[in-house]
Amino acid sequence: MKLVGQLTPPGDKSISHRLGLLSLLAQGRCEVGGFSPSADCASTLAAVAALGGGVERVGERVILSGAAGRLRPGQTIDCGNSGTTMRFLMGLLAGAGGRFVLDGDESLRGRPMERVAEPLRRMGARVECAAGGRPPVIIQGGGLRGGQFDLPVASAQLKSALLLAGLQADGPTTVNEPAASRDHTERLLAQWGAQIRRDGLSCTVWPGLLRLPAQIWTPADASAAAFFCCGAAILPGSRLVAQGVLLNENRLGWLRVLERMGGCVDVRRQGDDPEPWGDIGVEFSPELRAVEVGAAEIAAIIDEAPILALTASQCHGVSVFRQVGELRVKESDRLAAIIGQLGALGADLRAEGDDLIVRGPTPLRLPDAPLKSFGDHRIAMVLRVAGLLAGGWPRIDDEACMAISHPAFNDDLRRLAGMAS
Ligand SMILES: O=C(O)C1=C[C@@H](OP(=O)(O)O)[C@@H](O)[C@H](O)C1
Ligand SMILES: C=C(OP(=O)(O)O)C(=O)O
Repeated sequence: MKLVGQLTPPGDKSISHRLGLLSLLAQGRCEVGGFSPSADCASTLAAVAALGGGVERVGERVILSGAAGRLRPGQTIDCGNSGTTMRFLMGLLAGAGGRFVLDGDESLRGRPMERVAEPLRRMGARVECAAGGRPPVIIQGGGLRGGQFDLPVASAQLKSALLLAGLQADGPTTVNEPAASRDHTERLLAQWGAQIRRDGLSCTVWPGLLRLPAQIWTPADASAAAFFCCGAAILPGSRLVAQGVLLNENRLGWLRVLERMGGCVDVRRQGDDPEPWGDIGVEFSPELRAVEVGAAEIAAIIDEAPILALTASQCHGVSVFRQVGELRVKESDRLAAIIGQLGALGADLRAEGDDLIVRGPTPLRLPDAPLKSFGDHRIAMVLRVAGLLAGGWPRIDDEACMAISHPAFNDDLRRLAGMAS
C-alpha cells in the first residue's frame, strides 16, 4: 500500500485554539479563515461563547468578537477532551473577577493541572484542583501580581497560561522555559498589540488589552500533516504533497527528525502570514537510518512522537527518544499505548525509564485481535498508518476519537491509499 497525491490538512488546532481563547482578552472583531474543524477547537469555541465572547460560524469561517476581558462568571465550563482549552482558561480566568469551574471528559479528568495551578496561586489567584491535582478546577480570580517563573517542564500550555495571566497582572510577568516549546501565543500576542519581549527561552509580557485584526487565516495543521508525511516515507511507492501547512520551526521537529533518518523531503515556503506556511513533499525513503532524539527536542515533537516511533520501526538500527515522560500524561498514556499497540503489530519498542527505544527495521503484520486506541486520536491515527504498512485496514476499537483533531483523517487516508471509502 502507498500514499499518492495531495492533501490539505485541516486548519492548525494549536493556532485555532489561541485565536478563540485570546479573543476573550481582546477588543474588535475578526474573521477567521481555515479554523480547525476539530472537536477540541469546538470545545474552545463553546467555552469562549459561554464566557461572553462573540462566536459566529459562517460556512468555513468563524467570526470572533472580542470580550475585552469582561468574562461571565459563575459557571462550569466543559473543556471536553482538550488540555489546551483547560490550561489556557486557567491562566485567563485567574485574572478575571468571579468564580469559575473548569471540567472535562474522563481522559481530561486524569491529566495534571497542578503544574498550572501552583504558579497561578503564586500570582495571587485562588485555584483548587481535585484529588491528585486533576480537574475539575475551581478558580477565583482577580488581583494578580506579576513575577518570574521558571517552568519545570517545556510546555506551551503552561507557558501560555502564565502569559495570559500576566496580561491581567499588576506588572510584568517573565516565563523561562527549560527547552523551546511552540510559540504561537507569543507571536499572536505581539501581532495583537501586547507589550512583549522575547529573548531565547525567556518571555516577558506586560499587562494590557489585545486588539483583534479584521481578518486572519489559519495554515494547515503541521501535526496532522506529520501522520501522512511520515506514512509516505515508509510506505513503498508513496509520493505525497501536504499543502498550505504551518512551517513554524517549533512544530517541524518531526520533519527534522525524518530528514535526519534520511527521509526524502522537499519543503516549499509559500508565505509568512500569520506564520510561515507552505507545501511539504515526501517520497518513499528506502534507506532510513536510526536516530537519537535528544531531550531538548521532545517539546517540538510531542504530538508526533507516536508516528515518529512507527517511522523508527522501519529505520535500520536502534533509535532512541530521550526523556519522553510527558507522553504518559496526554489523552492516554501514549508511551504505553505505542509500545503495546505497535508491538501487537510486530514492532520492537520498549521504555527504559523515560526513554523510548525502537529497534528496526521490523516487518509489520495484521493482528488477530482488534487494536486499541484508548480513545486517543493520535494513537488511532498512528495505528491506521501502521495498518497500511501491515497491508490492510485492521479493526481499531475506537476510531471516532480521530475527530478530536482531524475528523476526515480516515477519508483522507483512504483516498491517498487509493481505497474505496
Ligand atoms: O500549546 C498547544 O497548543 C499544545 C501544546 C502541547 O502540550 P503541552 O504544552 O502540555 O506539552 C501539545 O501536546 C498539545 O497538543 C497542544
Ligand atoms: C495533547 C493534545 O492535545 P491537548 O493537550 O490539547 O488535549 C494533542 O492534540 O495531541
